[in-house]
Amino acid sequence: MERLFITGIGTDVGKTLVSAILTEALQADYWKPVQAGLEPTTDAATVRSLVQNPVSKFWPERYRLQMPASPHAAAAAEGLELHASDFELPATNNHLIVEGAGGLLVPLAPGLLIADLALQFQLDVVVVSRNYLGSINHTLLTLEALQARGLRVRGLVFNGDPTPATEDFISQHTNVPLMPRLRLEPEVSATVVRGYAATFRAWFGL
Ligand SMILES: Nc1ncnc2c1ncn2[C@@H]1O[C@H](COP(=O)(O)OP(=O)(O)OP(=O)(O)O)[C@@H](O)[C@H]1O
Ligand SMILES: C[C@H](N)[C@H](N)CCCCCC(=O)O
Ligand SMILES: [Mg+2]
Repeated sequence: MERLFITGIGTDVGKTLVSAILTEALQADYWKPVQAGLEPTTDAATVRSLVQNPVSKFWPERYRLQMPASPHAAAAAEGLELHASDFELPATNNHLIVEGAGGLLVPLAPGLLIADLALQFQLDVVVVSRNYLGSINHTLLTLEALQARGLRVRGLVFNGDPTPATEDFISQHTNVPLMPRLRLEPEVSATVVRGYAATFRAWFGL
């Protein structure tokens, strides 16, 4: 059973798109424990709209915070403090895709980071690396932070224009498994997600 925690090298790097692709590929359940920012839509609603299989179940967020900010700040703005003990993994026997918020070391509360959720639930991690100038450093830092915590990288997904100088260096320097890469799509739709899902299914040997 695949139980995967989707993180990225920052915010807006494509974690939700990759989560939708993995959810479709594995007919997995999807859970976003902490959603910071509810307008114009939430990540769970986006994934639901991009996934077509009839099996996936979408579990409610544990926290839905109004402010599109770091979760610790969005929570404080509502007078809340999040605690590790607030979070329980959804009780499912299906594959499960869990999407973080922002990057790996984003704070949920003083002393509680996104990485701590992946550790608490003992999930393997998928890292999304969007291509921009600076993404090599952000990717290597993320992979080092995962390694330092003993978190296993199930796969790295490059997202954006293919950039061999970047991708080859990262993969040779770190030796992490590479999942299929995404190109910049003119439009993100259920059809696009279904197409990528087929290549991810093949990657998983399905
Ligand atoms: N390969 C791609 N082609 C086209 N658009 C993309 C691609 N990857 C991501 N996007 C778009 O970039 C935006 C940010 O992506 P996404 O919402 O998946 O980021 P995220 O990492 O989940 O952010 P957050 O930290 O808020 O959860 C979205 O509008 C998404 O549709
Ligand atoms: C609001 C945004 N889309 C994400 N939900 C949260 C991103 C937090 C980033 C915090 C940081 O790294 O400075
Ligand atoms: Mg997202």
